[in-house]
Amino acid sequence: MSEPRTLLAIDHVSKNFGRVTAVDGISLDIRENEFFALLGPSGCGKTTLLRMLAGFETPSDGRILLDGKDIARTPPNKRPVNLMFQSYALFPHMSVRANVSYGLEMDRLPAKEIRSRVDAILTTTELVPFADRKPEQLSGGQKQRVALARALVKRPRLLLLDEPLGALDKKLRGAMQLELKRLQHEVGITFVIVTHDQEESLVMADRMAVLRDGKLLQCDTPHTIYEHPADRFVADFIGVMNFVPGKVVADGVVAANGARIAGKVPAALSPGTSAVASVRPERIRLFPEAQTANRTTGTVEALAYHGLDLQLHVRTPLSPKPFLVRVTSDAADRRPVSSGDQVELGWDPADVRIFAE
Ligand SMILES: Nc1ncnc2c1ncn2[C@@H]1O[C@H](COP(=O)(O)OP(=O)(O)OP(=O)(O)O)[C@@H](O)[C@H]1O
Repeated sequence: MSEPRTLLAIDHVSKNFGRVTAVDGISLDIRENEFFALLGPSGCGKTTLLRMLAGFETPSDGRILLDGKDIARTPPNKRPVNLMFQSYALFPHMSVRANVSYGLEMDRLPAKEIRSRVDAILTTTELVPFADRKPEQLSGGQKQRVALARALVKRPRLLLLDEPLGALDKKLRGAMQLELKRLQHEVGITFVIVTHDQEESLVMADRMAVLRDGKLLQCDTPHTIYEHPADRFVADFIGVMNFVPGKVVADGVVAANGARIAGKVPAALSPGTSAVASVRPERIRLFPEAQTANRTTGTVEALAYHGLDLQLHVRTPLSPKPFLVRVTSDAADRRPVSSGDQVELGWDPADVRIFAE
C-alpha cells in the first residue's frame, strides 16, 4: 500500500492568550481523505487549535502547512478550508437550496455550475425532498445536513467541524455519526472534527489526537489508542478501565494488599516505583480457568443489563474502587450471578497495561 499523503502538517504550534497557554507545542500530521478527531476534556485547547486551522486565530509560535505551504497567517477566506459551526448558522429566511447555493453565488460561479453542484450535494446529503423548505421547517438532523451540504458544496480541501453533533439528541447522534462517516468517504474530503465525546471519536475517526492542558498526549487509530493508551490519563479518558495501584516488580505490579498482577512493565518504570496495573472490563472473565495468571475474588455490588452484555460492579481487595466487569448476556445466562454473590475474576497478562502513577 502506498504511504498516505500528508495534507496538513501542524508543526510545533502554540497559542498563548496573555498568560494562558491554550495550545502548547503541538505537532501532528493530518492525511489526505482522513477523518481525524481532536479529542480532550474541556479547556484542553482543541477549539483553539481548530480555530487556528480555520484562520480565526494566529499561532503564537509554529507553522501550519497545507500541501507544504505555510498558511498560519493566511486569512480564513483565502484558505481552501471550511469551518462548520456547532450552531449551523443557517440563514433563517432562505430555503435549503438558497442556503446551500449562497457560498457559490458569492464566489460568482456560473449559474449552471452552481445548479449542478448544489443538486449533487443535495442528493448526497439526502436533502432533495426538503430543498424548498426553510430551516425552521426542518428537524435537528436535517438542519445539520444542510450545514454540512453548505460547507461541502464549496469543495474545501479540509472541512473543520466543531462539535458537529452537539445539538442533537443521543439517538440521532448515533445515526448521524455513521452518516457523517459515510459522507466523508463519499466526498473524499479531509474532515477534522472537534469533540469531547470519546465514544464519538472511536466510532467515526480514522485517527484521533488526545489533548490535555494544551499538549498532545497521543495520536493514533482509535483501536491502538484503546488497546495501547500512552499513559494513565488516556487509558482513563478513552473507554472504561479498571486500575490497581501498587509497586513495580520485574514482571508486573504488586498491589497494596500483596497480590501480584502479572503484565508487561514498560522499560521506563524501574522496580520499586509506584504504578498502576490496568485492565479493560471486557477482558475480565467471570469464573476463569484454573491456569489464568491474574485472578481475584470479589463480591458483586451491582449489576446492570445493557442488552447484549451485563455489567457487574465487583468489590475486590485489589483496589479502592469496585471493578467493572462486562460479560456477554449468553455467559451470564449460563451461570447467573446476583447482587451479593462471591465471584472469581481472572484476566491474562497480555491484557494488562501498566502506567506510571
Ligand atoms: N480568547 C481567549 N482568551 C483567553 N483565554 C482563552 C481564549 N480562548 C481560549 N482560552 C483559554 O484557553 C484554554 C483552551 O480553550 P479551548 O476553548 O481551546 O478549549 P476546549 O478544549 O475547546 O474546551 P471546551 O471543550 O470547553 O470548548 C482554556 O483554558 C480557555 O479558557
